[in-house]
Amino acid sequence: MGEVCVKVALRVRPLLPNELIQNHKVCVRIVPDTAQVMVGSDKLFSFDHAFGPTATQDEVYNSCVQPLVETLLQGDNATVFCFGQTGSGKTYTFGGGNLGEEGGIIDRVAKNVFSLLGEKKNSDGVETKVRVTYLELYMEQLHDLLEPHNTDKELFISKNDKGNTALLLLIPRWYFLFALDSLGQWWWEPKKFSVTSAEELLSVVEAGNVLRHIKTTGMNEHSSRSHTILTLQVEQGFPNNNPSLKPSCSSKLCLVDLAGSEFARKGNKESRHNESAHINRGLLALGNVIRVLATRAHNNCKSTHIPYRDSKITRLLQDSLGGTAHTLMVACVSPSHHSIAETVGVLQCAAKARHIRNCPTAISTH
Ligand SMILES: Nc1ncnc2c1ncn2[C@@H]1O[C@H](COP(=O)(O)OP(=O)(O)OP(=O)(O)O)[C@@H](O)[C@H]1O
Repeated sequence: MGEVCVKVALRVRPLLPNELIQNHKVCVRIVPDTAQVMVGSDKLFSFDHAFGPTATQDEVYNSCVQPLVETLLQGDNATVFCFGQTGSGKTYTFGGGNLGEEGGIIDRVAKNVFSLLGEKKNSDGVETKVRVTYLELYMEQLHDLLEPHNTDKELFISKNDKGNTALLLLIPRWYFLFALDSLGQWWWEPKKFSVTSAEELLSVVEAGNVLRHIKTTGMNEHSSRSHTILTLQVEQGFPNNNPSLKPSCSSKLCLVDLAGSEFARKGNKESRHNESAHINRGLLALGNVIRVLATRAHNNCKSTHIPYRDSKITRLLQDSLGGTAHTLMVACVSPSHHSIAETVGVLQCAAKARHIRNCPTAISTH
């Protein structure tokens, strides 16, 4: 397959009850029947999809996430990541742990993956295995959300022999300095759970969410103070009565809920300021990577240095931005005029991301 551009969906959340009470004005509007958004009366941004405050979780899922699930089951890697200011609706959009009407992307992916795999098994006899890992990046430290007792372990990021980003877990922490050269066998991968149904997958996610760093800030009562990466690894074994098919393939879907960018606000505790500084630094590095990749695509120049190494989140997203995955960025914004500066920043970054070209290859097929 040739190059594909990163797709960007914009989602504008409704004004929240406290914003209505405080009489916030709406300054972000979707231009009807288009994927364009107006900020104030003079700034216009175009995306692949645009969802206004009345859009349902179903609409968001069906138009832009479901095609990626189909891609995953065809053997390619895919990523969905939510990006935006704190309190803009990223976690609402992602959901996780609720199969009802309000369930978000994670819930719908879980249902969709298992229903499609069930159909493949019934019609073509495909044998499947789904494994899940769930990681958190908090204050530049990676934590395994499925391994509660991992406090003395250090996760670090490296490439595997196929050129993919691999995550390696090292025990104990002090081996870290020596392990790469002399104790290479002393590492473990993040904990992988095998799951056989949507319900089982969602209960693993819920258990991981309990360990996630969520705090109250001036902007959001339940603010995610960390980035999370939920990865579904799907292995498919095809019956050998069709010689045109490879005997097996393995592909992964990464669902990344980024912590929100935030201006320093009065009233936040000092610990919240430290977290914000880390979050903003990572997101700044992400913005830089997006800008450099977009410029590189625009100039058709392959040799530019991409600053992936400036933070862990950009290293984790390396396969998804300028790499080998099919990628969807869901940019979430508030409609309020109080957030206009942050909203314009998010929209500018999201508009640039649409120029990034990835080169999907079914690299993990053996
Ligand atoms: N589309 C929506 N419809 C209704 N309510 C929404 C929508 N999007 C967000 N909300 C509400 O807005 C509030 C903030 O949303 P959410 O926690 O998802 O923001 P966030 O971007 O994840 O913030 P943070 O980065 O601080 O974690 C929540 O109360 C959520 O229920």
